[in-house]
Amino acid sequence: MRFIGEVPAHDLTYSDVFLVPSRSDVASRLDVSLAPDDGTPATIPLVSSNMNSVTGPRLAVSLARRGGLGVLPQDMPLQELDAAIRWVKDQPVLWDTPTVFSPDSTVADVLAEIPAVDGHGIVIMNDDDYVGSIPTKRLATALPDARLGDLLRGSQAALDADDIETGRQAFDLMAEAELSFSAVLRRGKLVGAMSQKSALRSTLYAPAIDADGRLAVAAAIGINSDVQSKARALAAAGVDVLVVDTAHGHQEGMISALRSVSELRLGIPIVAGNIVTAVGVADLVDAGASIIKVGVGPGAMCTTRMMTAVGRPQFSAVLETAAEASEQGAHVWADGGIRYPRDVALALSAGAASVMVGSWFAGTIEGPGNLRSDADGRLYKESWGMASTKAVHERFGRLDAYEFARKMLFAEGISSSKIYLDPERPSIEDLLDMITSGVRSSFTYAGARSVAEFHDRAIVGVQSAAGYEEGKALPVSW
Ligand SMILES: NC(=O)C1=CN([C@@H]2O[C@H](COP(=O)(O)OP(=O)(O)OC[C@H]3O[C@@H](n4cnc5c(N)ncnc54)[C@H](OP(=O)(O)O)[C@@H]3O)[C@@H](O)[C@H]2O)C=CC1
Ligand SMILES: Nc1nc2c(ncn2[C@@H]2O[C@H](COP(=O)(O)O)[C@@H](O)[C@H]2O)c(=O)[nH]1
Ligand SMILES: [K+]
Repeated sequence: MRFIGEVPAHDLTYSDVFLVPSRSDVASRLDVSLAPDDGTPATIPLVSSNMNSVTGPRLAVSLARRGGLGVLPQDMPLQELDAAIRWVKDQPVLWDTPTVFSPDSTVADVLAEIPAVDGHGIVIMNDDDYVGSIPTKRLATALPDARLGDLLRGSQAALDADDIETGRQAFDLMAEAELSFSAVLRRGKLVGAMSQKSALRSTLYAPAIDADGRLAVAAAIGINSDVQSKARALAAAGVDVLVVDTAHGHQEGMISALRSVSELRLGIPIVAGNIVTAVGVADLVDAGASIIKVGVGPGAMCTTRMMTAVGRPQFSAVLETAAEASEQGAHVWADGGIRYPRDVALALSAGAASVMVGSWFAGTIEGPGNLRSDADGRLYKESWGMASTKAVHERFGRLDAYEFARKMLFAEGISSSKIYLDPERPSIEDLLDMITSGVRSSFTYAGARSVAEFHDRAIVGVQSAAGYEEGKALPVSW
């Protein structure tokens, strides 16, 4: 990457900068590969934050099926983490995980989990017997207390797994049968579900998979517990990437935790953070990390900068650390502060291999927690910071009262925030479509076919606040 003018003397964040188009021989946005090439199985440069309100197994699966990587949070008890990793590994790769209800469940039961939108559906099962499937969009006009079994009419066609060889073929079969959503059965047994949208997506994305062809998943550990036995247990459960994570990643506690994890030689990439300086990269790579998580203070739920003044504007933090990581043969994940697809493109232009997204992904159907609705009927999910009072309660509630009170003194970050679902893009996969199409486009503007070429070819300019404002769409007329 190079700056179009002089190299600025002060640090910058994403809204301070823009990408300059340059001569390109990339004919199509579909000729672009977004694979991060950071040693993980990801095929798109997106990972979800290890936050309790962001990554649960359901989101991790949807993300991995499209090539991203979900990082399960360190706060999940080991037994739950183990079960979550094994559940991810059991999920179908070629088709969606079915959302199953019994015929006696009601429309309201479904709408508590999935809104009545296009591209989603539910499968009705009587114990192990397939009963039928319903696109959730149809529930928009049904009475909330209607029994699902009573909504099924006609024959309940389903796709036969043995008939589907490619996503294109599944799409054509569904279009021909005028099915927007269908269960997928093999010899009468439910093995998955598929919508026309997911069939289309399966032709555009490559899943993130392990050596045995199962969906990939990452998990985080803190620096204080018995890190070796936890890391060993996660690896035994099949985790593909381990993230050693703490607020101040450039501290001795991190370095010794990292050394003891890397001593285990688990054969999977180890990510460590968070730091924002080149010397932080050098120390963590020396202690055994191959990917460094960068970002202090940019997170939407994070009050570190206001509480401590510590941090660094994220574009410059990524630029400096990615240059050092490249010297060391390591990689950088840009963590926090992503609000638009442009921010992802800019993080990659600064040298990041991948980008970690938290709050934005919390407001999706697949995010953990129930769908809630505000006084105007707008759907949202609750999100909270991992250092907030709420998270400290969850993490340290079991300590004795004095120790707990001491931990509470340092709670920071937002404890409860409403993250609204985008009515046009309520699913994580809708957000992935938007982000990856934006970023594919950024690559062709720079004449780059791969993340490495984009690192090389990106030209970045510095803009005024008015320049940034000009780039926004006008929501209403003036
Ligand atoms: N990216 C970011 O800007 C931030 C991210 N977070 C996220 O919150 C979660 C919890 O992290 P964390 O609070 O580190 O908890 P951890 O459970 O990982 O513990 C942090 C350890 O570091 C010690 N420590 C020393 N200095 C600091 C400091 N300035 N801030 C925090 N701990 C310090 C703590 O001791 P003692 O408690 O005795 O001081 C404790 O032993 C993680 O997921 C983390 O990523 C949190 C804050 C900032
Ligand atoms: N200072 C804090 N940072 C936090 C907290 N919880 C999470 N985080 C960091 O934010 C990113 C996600 O950023 P977003 O803008 O996409 O929401 C996450 O990965 C953490 O690094 C917190 O309580 N305090
Ligand atoms: K912030």
